[in-house]
Amino acid sequence: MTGRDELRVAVVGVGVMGADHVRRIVERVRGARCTVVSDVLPDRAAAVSAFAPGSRAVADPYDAIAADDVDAVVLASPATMHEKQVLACLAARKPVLCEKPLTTEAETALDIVRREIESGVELVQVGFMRRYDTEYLALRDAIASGKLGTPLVAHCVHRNPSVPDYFDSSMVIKDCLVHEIDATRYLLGEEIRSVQVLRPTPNSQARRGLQDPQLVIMETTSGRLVDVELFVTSGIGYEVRMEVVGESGSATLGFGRKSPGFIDHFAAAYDAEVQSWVDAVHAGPATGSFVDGPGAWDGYAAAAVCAAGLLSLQTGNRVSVELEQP
Ligand SMILES: NC(=O)C1=CN([C@@H]2O[C@H](COP(=O)(O)OP(=O)(O)OC[C@H]3O[C@@H](n4cnc5c(N)ncnc54)[C@H](O)[C@@H]3O)[C@@H](O)[C@H]2O)C=CC1
Ligand SMILES: O=C1[C@@H](O)[C@H](O)[C@@H](O)[C@H](O)[C@H]1O
Repeated sequence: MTGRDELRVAVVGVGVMGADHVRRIVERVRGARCTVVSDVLPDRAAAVSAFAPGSRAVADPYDAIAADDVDAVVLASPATMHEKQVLACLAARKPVLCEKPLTTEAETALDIVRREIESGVELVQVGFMRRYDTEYLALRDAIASGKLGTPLVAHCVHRNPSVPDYFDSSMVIKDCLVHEIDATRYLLGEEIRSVQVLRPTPNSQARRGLQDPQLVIMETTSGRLVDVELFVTSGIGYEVRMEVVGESGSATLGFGRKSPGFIDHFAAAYDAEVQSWVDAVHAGPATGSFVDGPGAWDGYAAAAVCAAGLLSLQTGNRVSVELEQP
């Protein structure tokens, strides 16, 4: 799988995120090259392959995953495709960096956790790139330093200027909130035990039927509360903020920052994420793990909170999160 100077990577699904990952592998990531560019739209695969010298375009994602000239896979297909494609990576014993969310239901994410355990080796990393963002890392350091005292509450803002037409109310949870779910677990070091989704007056500029904004309150196992404003049709810019309030101080990230979109905002974090993954895959034969950072369990835990969030979206009631052991 490794032992080579350069990891041979297939990028599967080359829309917005996948094409961006191909570019970073070609231009900035050390120790990897893109050998296969795959998309069910052959023209798109060919167009993106054109900027990865030495790569070939493959339409069938499963052919790409199984290919002999592919050591590892970056999965950036639509979320509904992740389950089957991650399982194909596990079957081929190939490390995979799967874009978030791991899958769209808790059951299928748990199945991946179990299948990975059966395989005997950690192969699945989930694309929670905020864990590689310098501002999140500084916030984590501030918490760990003890300067804030015990964290009690956190406030988050997650705004997009706009979203594609296919974006529905459930995607605000599964595609957007999923990042704050992971950030909460990562920064506070606890699981989330309940979630409540409130529905403020919808933005008149939002597509009919899209509940936007949404206000979410999550509770961790020790009773800390984290509120999240999700607003995906703000019309203004991409904004991600967080404030953690502890017994003896508070710390923030993202205030005063506005970007055109996530690609610009988190560019350095995506670079760091993919580089760390490539390094972990190279080190895998020695360490026994082909993952750096968020793995299949993190993908499952986030999916379970999303599932509870989707139930709450319907009723507005607080819903408990039940995590099953694999
Ligand atoms: N980490 C992050 O900040 C972000 C992550 N994402 C995630 O990346 C993934 C892709 O999202 P986008 O790039 O925004 O979507 P997109 O719609 O721009 O691109 C998806 C691509 O996958 C292709 N595709 C469709 N069916 C496929 C299949 N069965 N197998 C392989 N490819 C297939 C489509 O033709 C398209 O080119 C999603 O899981 C999404 O949640 C998206 C945006 C930001
Ligand atoms: O994952 C992402 C998108 O899918 C989602 O639409 C955005 O809201 C997130 O901030 C971005 O990181």
